[in-house]
Amino acid sequence: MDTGDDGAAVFGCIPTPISPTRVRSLGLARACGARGVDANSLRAVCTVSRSVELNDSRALQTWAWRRRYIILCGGTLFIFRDHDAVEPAEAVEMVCVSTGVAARVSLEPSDDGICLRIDTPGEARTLLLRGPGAEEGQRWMEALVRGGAWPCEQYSPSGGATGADVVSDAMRAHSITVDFLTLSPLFSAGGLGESDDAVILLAPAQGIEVPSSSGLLGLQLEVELRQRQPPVASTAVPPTRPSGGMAGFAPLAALLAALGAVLAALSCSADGAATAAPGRLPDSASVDVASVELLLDGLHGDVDAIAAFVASSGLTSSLSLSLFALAAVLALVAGLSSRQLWAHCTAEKPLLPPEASIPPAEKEARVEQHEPRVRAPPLTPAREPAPSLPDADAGAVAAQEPAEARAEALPEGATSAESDLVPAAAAASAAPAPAPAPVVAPPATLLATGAQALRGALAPSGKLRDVAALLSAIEASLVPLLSSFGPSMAFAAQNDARNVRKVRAAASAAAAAPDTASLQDGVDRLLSHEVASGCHKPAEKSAVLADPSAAIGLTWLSRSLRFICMWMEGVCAGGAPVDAAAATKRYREAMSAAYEASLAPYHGWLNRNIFNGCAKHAPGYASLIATLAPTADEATREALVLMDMADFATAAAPVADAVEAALARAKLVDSRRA
Ligand SMILES: CCCCCCCCCCCCC/C=C/[C@@H](O)[C@H](CO[C@@H]1O[C@H](CO)[C@@H](O)[C@H](O)[C@H]1O)NC(=O)CCCCCCCCCCCCCCCCC
Repeated sequence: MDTGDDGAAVFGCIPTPISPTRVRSLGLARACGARGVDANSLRAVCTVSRSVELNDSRALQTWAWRRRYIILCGGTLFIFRDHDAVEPAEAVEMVCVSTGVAARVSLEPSDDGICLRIDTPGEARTLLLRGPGAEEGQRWMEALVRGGAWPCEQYSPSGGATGADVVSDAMRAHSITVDFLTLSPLFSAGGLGESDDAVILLAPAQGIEVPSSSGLLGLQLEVELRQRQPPVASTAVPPTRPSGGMAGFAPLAALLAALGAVLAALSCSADGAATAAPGRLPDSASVDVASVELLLDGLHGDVDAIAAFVASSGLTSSLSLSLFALAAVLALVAGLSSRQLWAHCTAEKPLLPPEASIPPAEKEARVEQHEPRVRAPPLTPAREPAPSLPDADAGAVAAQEPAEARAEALPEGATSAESDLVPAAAAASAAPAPAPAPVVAPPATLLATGAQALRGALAPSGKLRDVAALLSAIEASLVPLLSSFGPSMAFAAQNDARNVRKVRAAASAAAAAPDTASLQDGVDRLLSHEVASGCHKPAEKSAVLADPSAAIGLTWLSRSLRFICMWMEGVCAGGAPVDAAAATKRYREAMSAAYEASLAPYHGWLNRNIFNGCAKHAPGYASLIATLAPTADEATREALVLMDMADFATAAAPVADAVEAALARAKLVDSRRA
């Protein structure tokens, strides 16, 4: 293996036989689920360097490249200090579970070639991995993107930056904060066994002690994660688990229960009974161990547990998510360290394979729904910062709703706010909703598909067809569009999906009632049924809507649609932007204008900060174009997307108009902030 001037290993096959310690790392890699890794396929590692604290006493010149072993498993970079490390010194997530923000990766010029730049979630930190050749670098990029990172365009702060500029910019722009370890989504869909993306990189360690700035927290909460399903009989060595028993739960459980009660109480007192979810709001007594287990499983990245917790908490979505976000921080404070993450990562079997908890029918739907995974787009020049909205609060905690939150298949005994509907509806809403229509990404853009679906919601007269057609149109347009942006948009996608479920559940409830309003009836009839039921307080200007209900679901779906429609109209106005800077400016301004017009009047502090937090880390214009037309030809992609964007907006506006008009006719316009 050739080495650089400071002995830094550079990428390339290792011609020399692998030393025993490397075989050990091979074992680690295999334990991590990497397949097809053998002695000859090991790659020399690039090196990991760190941007130094801005106020760090060391001057630039003392800053050096350091060498580490890096193993990428799924969405987690495990960084080892040397050959013999049994556990990683650090675990860096490509997607922060508690905020949903994804790391950003790009290939940059470096002081001796190119390097991989990773801006960890929340921009807390920049890692530069030196040395990959272009091909290796692209491979790394793709593996990191498959792990949930966002591919970004090359970072060129001053145009034509040199490697040294990139390095010094990385240092100036990003200092290491106490970036506590986020919990690894080790049990995300597919589990570790499929992490054939593991990229194994080894380098002779130099033994340089790197001050641990990863904020490994001292507190050790002995936590034992128990499988909720009966253990699968297996000859495999049981996964190594941190010691401790359920007793370790006690303080955390009590704290979470208290948090749940406080948040629930705050929600009721702040907004009066109106926003109190008709479902049971758990108090400290009723946040039982099962919920805490779900929560803790979720904190270990089991998105299904997160979903089940959110759905079963009985809290409203933003409350349960903020409780979850708080719990995530608590769990981190409790010190679930990379050691514990690694123990999970190398466990023979994921503690809680998500598949075990998904009914087969839904699993198929998911596979269909997720087959057209958007591949990492090729790199394009000129990286732009993501647009930010006014008074963006970078510190906003955006509790990340999992990409596949499920309310239908709730764990037994759990309740969902929806199950407080009329019994017939409860059965309808608790029973697995029909699997969403499989989304097949169109050859051109998701926007074209979405526009076509939205047109299906309207009769030739321009009026809304029945409720079923409206819901199908939204499920085939909004949800896949938002889902195509990966984890950072999952929360928004689930927000819309949940509202579709609310409307569907209400329509099913109505069908059980004598006046036969149902999915096959128009929106007016469904809203009239709800007004007659007395669940809302109709008013000309500020009605108070029951939640869950068809009216509240339709209200927020129309707002979501309106926001996207206005944003697209703003981006398309004036034709193709003259250059990347103009495109970014227009993209940012249009988002801000659309938000202020369509959502800001109805967002309280929490939602505004969730929105700003997500928007701040959203992909830039170029990434957006690439994501919306992943298979289109590079030369025509932007024009195609802008054309389809205009088409989508043209199709979406009358749908939003029709829903808003129906709510106005029923005197169910709710202008309160959520
Ligand atoms: C390229 C992508 C860039 C995206 C940048 C914007 C990021 C937005 C992220 C969304 C954050 C969601 C914030 C808040 C969500 C909800 O809390 C809020 C209120 O929820 C409602 O609460 C009620 C009371 O509790 C409850 O009863 C109801 O059920 C519940 O829904 N919901 C909303 O504010 C609704 C709108 C959500 C935001 C949708 C924005 C989606 C932006 C992505 C657009 C990507 C599509 C391409 C656009 C291209 C344009 C050039």
